[in-house]
Amino acid sequence: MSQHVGYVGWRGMVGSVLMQRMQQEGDFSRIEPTFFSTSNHGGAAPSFAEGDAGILQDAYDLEALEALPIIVTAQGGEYTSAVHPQLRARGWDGLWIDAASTLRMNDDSIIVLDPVNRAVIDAGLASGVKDFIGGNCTVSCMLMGLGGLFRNGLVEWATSMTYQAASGGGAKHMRELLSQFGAIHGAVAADLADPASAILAIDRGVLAAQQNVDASQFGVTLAGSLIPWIDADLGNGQSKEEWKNGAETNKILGRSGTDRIIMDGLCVRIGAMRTHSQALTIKLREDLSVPEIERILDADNKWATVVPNTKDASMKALTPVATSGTLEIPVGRIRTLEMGPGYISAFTVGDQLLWGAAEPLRRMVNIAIGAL
Ligand SMILES: NC(=O)C1=CN([C@@H]2O[C@H](COP(=O)(O)OP(=O)(O)OC[C@H]3O[C@@H](n4cnc5c(N)ncnc54)[C@H](OP(=O)(O)O)[C@@H]3O)[C@@H](O)[C@H]2O)C=CC1
Ligand SMILES: N[C@@H](CC(=O)OP(=O)(O)O)C(=O)O
Repeated sequence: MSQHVGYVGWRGMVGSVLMQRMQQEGDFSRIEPTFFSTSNHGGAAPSFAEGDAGILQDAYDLEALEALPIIVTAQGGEYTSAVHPQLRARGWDGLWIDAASTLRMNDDSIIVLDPVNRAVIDAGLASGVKDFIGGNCTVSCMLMGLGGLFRNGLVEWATSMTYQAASGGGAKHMRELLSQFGAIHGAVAADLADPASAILAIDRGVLAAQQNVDASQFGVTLAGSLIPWIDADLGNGQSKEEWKNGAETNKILGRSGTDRIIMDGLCVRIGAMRTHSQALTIKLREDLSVPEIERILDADNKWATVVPNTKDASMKALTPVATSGTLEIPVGRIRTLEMGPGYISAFTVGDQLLWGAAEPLRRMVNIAIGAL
């Protein structure tokens, strides 16, 4: 018997990746979807599933929404803020599965990342929790890669220095990055094609172009540069993206009070397309050898893969280009640091639209309907 599930935000960037993964995994064989739209209700619904796809429902029609036992949304935080409280106020007690950050830190919600916190999810379902929210992309990718250390209580504290892709800002940001690269290349293409041209003249041309490209999405040029601030300014020197690191990591792991793992770092946007990377400094509670650490990380889940700490392996396997479009979470550059026993480095890479956004939601639906 198939399960009725409503999908809002299915054609956006995260939603499209979700639909792609659902098709790949055959999820539509056990799900009867109702598709909603904020802009085109009455239009034809997409035909991902067998049979008549019907028409798009109005994503603000509370009666249509509350007829469903499960709603999945990747529509964004504004939609969540507008619709979720109204549905709950009307007594709707279905499962709300959401990519947006809006409800993440509520006491009555669970951040879903089942390879890391399946026990928390199962206990939540059993005790009547109704809101299951996808985590921040950087946090989810980090915990997938380094879950072995975090889940076994081996981390005393950690810093995460991130290299985050343009996709974290949305589709328009990805387009802007590519347009910037194109404009910069165009400005110096003739000199570049001439092997006798002076590199410093090309460099001057590049800088002039960088100072003039359209940067209306990011606010400043990203192509050939970087942006050392992501999300809101909390006013205490920390960005909201950096705050999420500690707040969400501990919530996912079910840790609070004196049990919290101290997490902090700096979040930086770079010119990658859809895959986030991060460099970690970790203070372990035990002085483990590198082979022991590698074994613990490799054994934690089937997507975390240890990359040997060699130049060749790191360059081949530990990059956004090697990882984009896959569910693999390579983790490498693991070595003990000069700071002393228990201090290690690690570097991990993960597609932020897969484990960072769509995949935990897809899996949560399957958990809820007993298919995972
Ligand atoms: N971007 C990311 O990396 C991550 C995003 N999230 C969260 O997921 C949510 C959605 O993000 P994201 O997928 O980037 O949002 P998008 O902007 O890609 O999509 C959101 C909605 O915009 C509408 N839309 C308008 N024009 C278009 C168009 N040309 N193509 C597709 N959709 C269009 C669609 O709604 P309609 O069909 O109703 O018109 C769509 O569902 C946000 O809350 C975000 O915080 C979470 C983790 C990572
Ligand atoms: N803030 C992330 C993307 C994102 O949507 O995160 P969150 O779901 O925590 O708002 C980034 O820019 O890379």
